[in-house]
Amino acid sequence: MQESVIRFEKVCKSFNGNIVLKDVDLKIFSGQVTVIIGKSGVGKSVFLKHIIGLLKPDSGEIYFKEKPLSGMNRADMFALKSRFSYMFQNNALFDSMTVFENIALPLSEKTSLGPKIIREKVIERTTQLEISDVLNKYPSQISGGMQKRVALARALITDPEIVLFDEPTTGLDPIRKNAVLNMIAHYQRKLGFTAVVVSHDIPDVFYIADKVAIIDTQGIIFEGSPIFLEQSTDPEIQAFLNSVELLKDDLTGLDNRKEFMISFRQLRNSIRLGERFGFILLKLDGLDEVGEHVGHIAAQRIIQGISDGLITQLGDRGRAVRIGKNEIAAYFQVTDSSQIDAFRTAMLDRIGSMKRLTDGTKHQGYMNFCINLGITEIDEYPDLQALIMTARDDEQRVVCPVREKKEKK
Ligand SMILES: Nc1ncnc2c1ncn2[C@@H]1O[C@H](COP(=O)(O)OP(=O)(O)OP(=O)(O)O)[C@@H](O)[C@H]1O
Repeated sequence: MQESVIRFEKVCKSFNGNIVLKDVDLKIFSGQVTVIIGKSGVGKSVFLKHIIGLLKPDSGEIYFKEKPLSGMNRADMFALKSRFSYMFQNNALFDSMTVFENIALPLSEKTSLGPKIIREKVIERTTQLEISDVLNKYPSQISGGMQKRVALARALITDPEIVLFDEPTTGLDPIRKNAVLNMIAHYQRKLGFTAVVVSHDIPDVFYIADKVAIIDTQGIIFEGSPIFLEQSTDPEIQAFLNSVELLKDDLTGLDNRKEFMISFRQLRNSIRLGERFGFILLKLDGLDEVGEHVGHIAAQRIIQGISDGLITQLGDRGRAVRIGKNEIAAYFQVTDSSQIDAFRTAMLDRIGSMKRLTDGTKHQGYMNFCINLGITEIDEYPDLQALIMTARDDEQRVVCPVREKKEKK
C-alpha cells in the first residue's frame, strides 16, 4: 500500500468558538498533485497552514511520513520546514527587492550557499521559467502573470520536497491561468516534488490533479481522482459540484464534462430514432515540450486554437469537451457515413491552416508538436471509453511546427 507523506487524522480547529476544520482526515501521497477545493471561507488556507506548522490543531494529529508533528521538537520542526515551500495567494513578493533578490531570498536566508552558486541557481530557474529578462526589475514593474512565475521560481529555488500552492492562479485570464497550472504540473513532473494546490479554478485545475479533495464544513467530503469525482452520484457531492462554477471550460470555450456527459447519454434515444453521429478525438502530443521550449502561454494558445477550430467546424451539429490536459472529444450529427469522412477532411484542412498561425515571428528554429485525430461512427450503445479506444486506433497524425526561441548567448 502506498504510504502517505502527510496524513491528517481527525484534525479540528476553531477560532473564537467558530469551527473551521472539523474531523479532517486526509492523506497526501508523495510525488502526486493533490488539489484541495471547497467553498470560500471553508478553511482551505487554514488547512495548508497546519501542514507547515503555522497553525496547530485543537485536537487530532498531523503526521509527516507517519511521524506526529505534535511530537517534534523545535529542531525537528525546523528541519521539516526546510523541506517545504509555499506559494502564497498574493505572490508575497517584496516590492523593495528586485526579482533576482526575491528569488534568491530563500537561498540566502535558509542555506549557507555563496553568492556565486546562488546566482547560478537563480539564473537556471529563471531561464526555465522565461523570466530571466526581468531579473533587475521590481515586482511592480512586471505583469501579474510574470509575478506568478517569479513566485513559482522562488518557491522552487530550494529544490523543496513538498510545495504548497494557495490559489496560484487568482486574478489571471484563462490562458495565463492554464499556463501557470501547466508550469506547476511540468515542474512537478520534472523535479518530482509533492504538490498540494488550493484552487477555485475548476475545471482547469482538474487537468493537473492526481487527486482531488473537497473540504466542507463537515470535513473532507470527497477524496479521489478527478474522473471519479465527476462520475460520483453521491447527492452531497452533486450538490457541491452544482454550487461551484462548473460552466464552460474558460480556456477552450468547450462544454464542461458534466453537461457533455448528460447530452452524450441522450444520444442513445436519438440513435434509436434513426439519427446518426460521428465521434472525434483530438490528442495533442509534444505540447509539454512546446511549453518548456517556446513557452507555456504559447502551448495554451495552441489548445485554444485547436478548440476554436473544432467549435467552428462542429457549428450546432455537435458538442465537444476536454477529456484530458491535451485531449478533446466531440460528437457531431451526420446524415450518412460519407459525412464522417468529410468532417475528417475538413478538420485536417483546418489544422493545416492553423499550422501557419502557430508560427510566431519573433522566434527562430523549429520544434514540432503532433495533433492526432481519430474519427469513428457512434453505434447504438454510446460508450465514451469504447469510442475513445476506437478513435485512437483510427488516429491520423499531423505534425505541426512551432518556431522555437533562439538560445540566448
Ligand atoms: N488566524 C485566524 N484567526 C481567526 N480566524 C481565522 C484565522 N485564520 C482563518 N480564520 C478564519 O477561518 C475561516 C477559514 O479561512 P480560510 O482563509 O482558511 O478560508 P478559505 O477556504 O481559504 O477561503 P478562500 O477560498 O476565500 O480563500 C475564515 O472564517 C477565517 O476568517
